[in-house]
Amino acid sequence: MAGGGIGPSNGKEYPGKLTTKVLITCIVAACGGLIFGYDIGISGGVTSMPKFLEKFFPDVYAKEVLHTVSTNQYCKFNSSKLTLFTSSLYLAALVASWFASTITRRMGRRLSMLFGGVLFCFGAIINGLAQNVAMLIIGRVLLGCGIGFANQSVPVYLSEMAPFKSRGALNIMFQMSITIGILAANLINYFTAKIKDGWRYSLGGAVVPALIFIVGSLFLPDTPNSLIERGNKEEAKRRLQIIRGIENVDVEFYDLVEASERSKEVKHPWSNIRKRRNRPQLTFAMLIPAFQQLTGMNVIMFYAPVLFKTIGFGDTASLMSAVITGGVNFVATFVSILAVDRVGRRVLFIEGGLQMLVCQIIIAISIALKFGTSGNPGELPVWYASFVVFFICVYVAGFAWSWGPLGWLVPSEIFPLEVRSAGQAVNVSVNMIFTFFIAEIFTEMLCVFKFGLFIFFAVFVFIMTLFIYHFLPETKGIPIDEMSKIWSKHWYWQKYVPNDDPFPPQSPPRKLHSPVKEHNIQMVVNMDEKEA
Ligand SMILES: OC[C@H]1O[C@](O)(CO)[C@@H](O)[C@@H]1O
Repeated sequence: MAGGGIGPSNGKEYPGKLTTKVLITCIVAACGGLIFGYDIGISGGVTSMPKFLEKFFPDVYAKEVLHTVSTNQYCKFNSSKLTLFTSSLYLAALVASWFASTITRRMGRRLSMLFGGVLFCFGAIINGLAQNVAMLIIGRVLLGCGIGFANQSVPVYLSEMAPFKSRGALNIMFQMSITIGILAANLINYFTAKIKDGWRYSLGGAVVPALIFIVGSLFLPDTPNSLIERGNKEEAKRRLQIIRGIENVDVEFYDLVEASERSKEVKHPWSNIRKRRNRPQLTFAMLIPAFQQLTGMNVIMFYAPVLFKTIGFGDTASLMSAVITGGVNFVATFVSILAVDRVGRRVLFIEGGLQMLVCQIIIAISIALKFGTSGNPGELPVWYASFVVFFICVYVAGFAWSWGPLGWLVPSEIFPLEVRSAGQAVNVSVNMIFTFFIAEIFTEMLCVFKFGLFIFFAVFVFIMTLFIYHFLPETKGIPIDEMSKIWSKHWYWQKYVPNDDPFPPQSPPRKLHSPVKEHNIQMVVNMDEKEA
């Protein structure tokens, strides 16, 4: 296989199992995804509620609600002011993720999560009580900051807590809670749209996922990796014993200490991450989130009600799209949880990519045949609309078990400890830039490309599938601090990461070569003896 690289377990085994403690800890931490998902699901619906538009965007209200007739169906939802309101959050999240990376590294993963929850909670309160556009914008900036902190810290937390054999499944719980957030928000919107000032409940309701996340983070322990990184070795070892459910965690512990020693030599993660030996990881931390958004998934997520209306679902469009696409998105994410540590990341990426590609071509052709370039379908038979919806669902499922969850998993597991937080910040920033970009220009693109919009994204899906096939080595079953080896064995990346690691990871007992390293490990050994 072109990019397959090395064998699954890389010869390294750590004892220990997936304990109930880790499982619960990871479920709680993954709740960080709820706040992101809730916002994705809520904002599209709220910005189409007439009362909300009338209060905050009267000119949009006049254009969209009072004069809905337009000559071309593909162009009638075009309103830049409103999309700017929705997508401004992503810019705030982008900037916040850079600050989050420093806090995550220096003060721990847990504190970043807590900050994220608190900022998001304030944003939700201000938005729910909003009296003017300024309050709305301040609220959205706070929501964005909360999301930036959560998305930066939660995936790293999950990847570090998990035993390496279940890392994929546990990390994907983050995406799973994003999908729960989206689905819940869409359903809430459907009902609040019918009551007076319902938009306040929708926006203010974001307090609920925020509180779940805040309370959760208050009780979460920090990861052993982060405790060691901050000099708390004793506590880290105790924590590792608890989460792995065994007494003898020496092999894993010494590897973590070693990774931390290397990490201490790095004073400036942002300049270090640009070094040649981090080139493969940096490439993936930038391309994976960009490609994730260029699948076109958010066109379906943000604008499904619009699309469903366009293909003849009338007034039930928003509920239908919430239940259908949101439900499929959620259920299909389970498939990924079950498969990712068995079949690996590459198989899911490639299979999901091909599935999306085929669906996009079918959807584009069927919309072209019925809607032409005017966007006017005339009478649309039920079987025809159902046919299109079916392929939209198969497309959503393909995304939900591949690029959706793997877009968070892979970047969080490939970086060495010293630049892991910075790497995750790059991942979040690129994801946010592209989410912003797609949300901003979708309505313009629909107006210009018409049904060809699906082909536009299909071209990217084709390119990204080829890219994964050739360049991504398999990361399944490789301990997180052993990950550097996969690059030096890969046909392409080995020219950036030659096998000349000065402190090759190994397990005790062994011969130590660095005085600094020897000293530190000796301290740990002494500590052990004292404990014994
Ligand atoms: O589940 C779909 C959602 O997942 C994301 O890609 C995040 O991973 C969002 O951008 C999208 O709305």
